[in-house]
Amino acid sequence: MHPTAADLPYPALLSSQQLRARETRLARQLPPYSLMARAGAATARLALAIAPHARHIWVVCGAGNNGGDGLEAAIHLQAAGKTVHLSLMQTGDKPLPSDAAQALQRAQAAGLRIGDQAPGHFDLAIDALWGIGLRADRSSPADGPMLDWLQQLMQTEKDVLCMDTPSGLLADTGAWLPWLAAQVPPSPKGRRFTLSMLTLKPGLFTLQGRDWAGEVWLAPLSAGNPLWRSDQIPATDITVSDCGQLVTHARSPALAHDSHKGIFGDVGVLGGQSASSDGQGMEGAAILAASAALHAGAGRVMLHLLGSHPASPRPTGVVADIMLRSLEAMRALRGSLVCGCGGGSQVVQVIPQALQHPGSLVLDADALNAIAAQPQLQQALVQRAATADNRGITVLTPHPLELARLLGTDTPAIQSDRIGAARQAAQQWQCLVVLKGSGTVVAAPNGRYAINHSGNARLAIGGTGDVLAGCIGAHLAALPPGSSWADGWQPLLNAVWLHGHAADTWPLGRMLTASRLAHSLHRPG
Ligand SMILES: NC(=O)C1=CN([C@@H]2O[C@H](COP(=O)(O)OP(=O)(O)OC[C@H]3O[C@@H](n4cnc5c(N)ncnc54)[C@H](O)[C@@H]3O)[C@@H](O)[C@H]2O)[C@@H](O)CC1
Ligand SMILES: Nc1ncnc2c1ncn2[C@@H]1O[C@H](COP(=O)(O)OP(=O)(O)O)[C@@H](O)[C@H]1O
Repeated sequence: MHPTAADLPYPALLSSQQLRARETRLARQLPPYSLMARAGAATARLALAIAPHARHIWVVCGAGNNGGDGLEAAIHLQAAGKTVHLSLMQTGDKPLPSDAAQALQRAQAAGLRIGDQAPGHFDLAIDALWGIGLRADRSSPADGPMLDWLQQLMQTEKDVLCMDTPSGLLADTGAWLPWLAAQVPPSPKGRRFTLSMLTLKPGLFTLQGRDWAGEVWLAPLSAGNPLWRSDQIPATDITVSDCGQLVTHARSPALAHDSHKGIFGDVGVLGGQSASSDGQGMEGAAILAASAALHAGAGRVMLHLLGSHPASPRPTGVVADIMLRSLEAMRALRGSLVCGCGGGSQVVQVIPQALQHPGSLVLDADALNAIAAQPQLQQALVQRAATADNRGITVLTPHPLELARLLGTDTPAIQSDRIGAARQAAQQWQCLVVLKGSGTVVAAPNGRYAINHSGNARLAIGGTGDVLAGCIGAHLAALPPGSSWADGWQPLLNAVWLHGHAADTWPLGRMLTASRLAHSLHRPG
């Protein structure tokens, strides 16, 4: 999806279950077969637009309604003069659903022949094997052409257009079917497109979904479909807290000439254990966070390196703009506090102080590990939310392993349902949670969630998470004590989006490093 302004929100992200309820209601308002006819026609139009060169098109259909959509697309593509090779999954005696059976009759009447062999050559494949009806609990089919077709769709260097979802990818999570996962290459060899029907699905934007869905397009299928404006879904259908969104970046108004540094708020950074304490120097992480806060627009930035003394010399890399402070002096900080980057084993001693901070608090890295290991810190974290009236909001920024430690599970369990895990943590700790990775998930205590679709694998290097923590600190710095998580929601999304956007607009040929990333951030507005 291309970026949109926040006042033009993206279509809602709905789970398969939510979508089915909505689809049934929409289908009742239309003449029979309309949705399938429209899905097929929309797919054919997109195919002709993205691959006008394609002469041979392989349409791979499953035994459900996704396959029916594929049959409809095949009819249109043949009518447009393409040579269509059609494969249809046979299901023994099990009849096709009625719409799909009608599509098959129409395809046969149009003279399309169905083969069970993939064609030797094709320029474009249309993947209509499975859509949102894919079930994770089925075991691998022992044999049959389907495995061969799936492998061809995954290994091909040709263009692939997926109808609704990439087949085998679970639309709710972005994870592959468990039995298929080991056979899927790390990334596709050719161009990938997905035409999502009715609205968007979360799995297209996180985990493996980002690579395999490729460029995502939307076919609302009906002018009466409210789902494609996430701000206009009738409350009777789906509550806002159940429905996900893609992160939008709200543009800030231009800065008033009559501005002063107090307007932007202060950011304090507490972390960066020195090498002398246990042989592992981690000052760099806290310095990166402080530098990110500075460049992302904080009014002032203060840094306390754990174990340092006021008289210690200014460490290399701490520019003059950053104020070094003692631990005691950090108590006077207003604005936001970022705690944990490079915190090492010493950070545990300062977490109780951090949890008393009367402003927004961002807990990252070793602060999260310390909280995961100490039940009394977990209680104090929940207690902070309960007394939010005179404190501020709390944001946890775990990567999958850190979240696994917090939730007492392992990384594969987190990755198998990133959205569910982030929402669970947000609810359990009454915090905003930013689960990092490809398709970062941001979740709120009431179940609301958003997926970030900016950012790329250039960020997969050490220190970029520290930069994100500092960037979030800057975006939350102006929130007054007593703010609710809802006040912090959009500033948090802005920070997450801008961090990824910096990587998306990175100049080709220039290596992205965390310190350069911090420098590339800028104050909004
Ligand atoms: N009929 C309609 O009104 C509309 C249908 N739509 C399409 O219909 C799709 C949903 O259709 P269905 O509910 O029929 O579901 P699908 O067509 O996605 O899948 C159902 C079929 O897959 C098989 N299956 C599921 N999991 C499996 C597994 N793990 N291993 C092997 N076989 C498995 C089922 O036995 C069934 O035959 C959407 O994704 C969309 O493409 C949309 O175009 C909107 C309108
Ligand atoms: N493949 C990727 N695609 C998009 N973003 C990524 C990818 N890999 C890493 N990132 C982002 O880079 C940052 C890495 O953070 P983290 O794992 O905490 O690293 P560190 O602790 O070294 O700073 C996060 O914001 C994460 O979302």
